Amino acid sequence: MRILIEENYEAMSKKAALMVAGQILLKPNSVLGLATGSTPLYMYRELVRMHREEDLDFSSITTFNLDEYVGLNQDNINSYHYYMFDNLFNHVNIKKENIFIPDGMAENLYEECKRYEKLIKDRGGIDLQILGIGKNGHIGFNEPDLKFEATTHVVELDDETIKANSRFFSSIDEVPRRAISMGIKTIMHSRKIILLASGEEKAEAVKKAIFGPIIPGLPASVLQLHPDVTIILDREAAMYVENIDNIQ
Ligand SMILES: O=P(O)(O)OC[C@H]1O[C@](O)(CO)[C@@H](O)[C@@H]1O
Repeated sequence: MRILIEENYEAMSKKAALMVAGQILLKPNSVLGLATGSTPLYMYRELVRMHREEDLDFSSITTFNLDEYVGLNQDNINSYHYYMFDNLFNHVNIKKENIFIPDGMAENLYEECKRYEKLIKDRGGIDLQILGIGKNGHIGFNEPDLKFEATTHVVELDDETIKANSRFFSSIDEVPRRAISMGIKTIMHSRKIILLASGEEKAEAVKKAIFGPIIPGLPASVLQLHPDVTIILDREAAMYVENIDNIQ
């Protein structure tokens, strides 16, 4: 596990964007796993800038998003579909047929999960997965106490997650109670992982993810078992990560 501590949110985001750009340059047909939420927003902005100013080429890139709310259609501004097109896909030269996001409106959600998992395999698996982290340590929408061996599945969101994400909706009642999410197993099969965390409110979860026991109660702790994880933090998220010398 590599831990990089950057001065602030912007520096953290630029570092992450550089690493994603490096992946794209080294393997132009990479399969990227993408996250939503507030944390990766500036990283996406930076990738768009690199596309415009430095010709960063997305034309052979495939992307799989981590998750999507159940019951929000693609045009809903709170859907992760909308978010991804608004913040990245509409501004780079990625091909539409290479963009994959779970369909939260699918009639048969179970079949949709199976289909999504197969698509990831058919495309050769994920080369680089970007993750954020929830205050409760979730990654994707894998809430505490879900089995590590889960693949893409339907999850019931925790009250804490519903409350945290209600900031994007006009009222908490509008926040969907369920989502489709890649499972921990799906995430762990990625060849490389970058986890981003910014702000004091993530510091406790970050500390437990890095130093705590590896338990389903803190989903991100499973990353300690992955051979190629980089955690990029800003100073606030790193406030309890003092002793990084003993981390390999
Ligand atoms: O970056 P944020 O908005 O703090 O969200 C953290 C995590 O929570 C989620 O938005 C899900 O609640 C994840 O997609 C994200 O990684």
